[in-house]
Amino acid sequence: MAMPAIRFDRLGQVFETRSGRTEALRDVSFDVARHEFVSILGPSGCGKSTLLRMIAGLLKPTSGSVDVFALPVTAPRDDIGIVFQKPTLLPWATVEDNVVFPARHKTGRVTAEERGRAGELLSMVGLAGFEKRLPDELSGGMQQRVGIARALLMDPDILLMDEPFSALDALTREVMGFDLLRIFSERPKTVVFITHSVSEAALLSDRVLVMTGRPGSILTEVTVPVGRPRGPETAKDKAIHDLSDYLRDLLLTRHAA
Ligand SMILES: Nc1ncnc2c1ncn2[C@@H]1O[C@H](COP(=O)(O)OP(=O)(O)OP(=O)(O)O)[C@@H](O)[C@H]1O
Repeated sequence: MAMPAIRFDRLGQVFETRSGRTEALRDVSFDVARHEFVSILGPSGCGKSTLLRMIAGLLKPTSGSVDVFALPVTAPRDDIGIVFQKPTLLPWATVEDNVVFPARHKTGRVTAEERGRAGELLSMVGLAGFEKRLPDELSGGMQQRVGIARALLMDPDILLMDEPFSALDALTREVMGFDLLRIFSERPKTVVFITHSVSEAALLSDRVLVMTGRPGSILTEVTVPVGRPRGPETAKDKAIHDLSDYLRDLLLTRHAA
């Protein structure tokens, strides 16, 4: 097998704080292939965001390892884009300046091409005409979409997405999902996608990982038996419905246990 883009090897994470000790993750091992779209499902607090922070180099595991392109992660990398649950935009900067921020941060300047690309990404996420607005003039869902455009600006090879659509209504959410797939079909990406929606995971991913409750570990993984390209028709596919039902039952049973 080719070198994986991301490899977790017997990773564990224990948080020690003044209020006590939390074992968040235990013995987590999995690979993500280059240009694979993997979703992670699991109960609240099972360590999904913690996994992403480790890939991003924002947190060091207390045991085991995480490698990106066969190198241990030691610090944030340029070739990884992140979409957080809360988009953390700069409040004093316009929407467009927020989107070009990664370029300014990296090189100290923003090229005309990068500005052009920011404009394209903003129209893609449905925010054409909002370039000069400030973040607090936008709704929560619109701010989330600015965060998505910002993460795509530098065309990173790896994209980490932590419930990126949680503030969107169901319909916009589905449309955004397919828009993302279209972008990825033109510019392939390795995606790790956290969601609480079983149907979203089934619809968008190549593979779905299901985690146990805390301490989180991988309960099972399922390959989505549907090809690409995918679009609104895919949402009606029986295989997607069956997989969603299976995943929902799995999570409910585990939740009850
Ligand atoms: N910096 C930290 N210090 C102490 N405990 C933490 C820290 N970060 C996370 N935790 C704990 O680790 C566990 C996993 O948290 P995490 O945010 O990764 O879960 P999650 O699966 O993403 O949850 P959700 O689905 O609710 O967003 C939780 O019990 C949380 O309280």
